[in-house]
Amino acid sequence: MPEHLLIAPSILAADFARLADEARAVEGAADWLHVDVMDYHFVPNLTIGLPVVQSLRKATTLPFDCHLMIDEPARWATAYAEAGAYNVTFHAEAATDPVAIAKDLRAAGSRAGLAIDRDTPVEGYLDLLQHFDLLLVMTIKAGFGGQAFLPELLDKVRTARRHVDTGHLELRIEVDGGVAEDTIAACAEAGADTFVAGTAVYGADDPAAAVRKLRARAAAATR
Ligand SMILES: O=C(CO)[C@H](O)[C@H](O)COP(=O)(O)O
Repeated sequence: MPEHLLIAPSILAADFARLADEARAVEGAADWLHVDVMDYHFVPNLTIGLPVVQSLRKATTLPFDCHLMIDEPARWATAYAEAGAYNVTFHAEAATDPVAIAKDLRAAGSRAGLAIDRDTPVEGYLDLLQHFDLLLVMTIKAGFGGQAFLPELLDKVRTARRHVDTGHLELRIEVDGGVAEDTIAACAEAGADTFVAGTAVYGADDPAAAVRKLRARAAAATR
């Protein structure tokens, strides 16, 4: 288990008219900024794309954790790395050759993440994890923030954690969807070490304080 628990507020829940301010509001408290890119094809929602990521990159010191919920990740993923993303995660369901994309991302200067959506079993991807820096296990159906957390999906986190620890892989396990003060402990106990939270952070009066509370809950659960 990596020593550090990382909290990544999702700007999907932020005020899109004030993205730069919203990003800065969690500087000093959060580890990464989670940036949800949706194309209205892979998921039935449309958010932001490369131009916004390029502009926002200049507005905050937080490392970007770009989550591509898009078709054809092979065509677009490296552009996010070149735009300065620290980590670029794409969906296994949308990729024909995930390992090739991971290699391209690393060559372009970012870390490579593989995401699996609600209905995708993890077992078929365990052997690929050695080529990745992060596995994102969705704890909702990808596409919209504010959904209820699905605790049964933590079985995938447990399976991945066993595989990572047994194989001594250097891989973060991230959860995304419905992560909040009352659900983050279960995620950490299952083996997640990286936590995306949208509503729980940007729906709070003090987003930075909300991040600190989430971190404390996750840390307490892993002691
Ligand atoms: O990937 C996502 C949706 O597909 C979001 O990152 C996720 O939903 C975060 O929002 P919340 O914490 O409100 O559930």
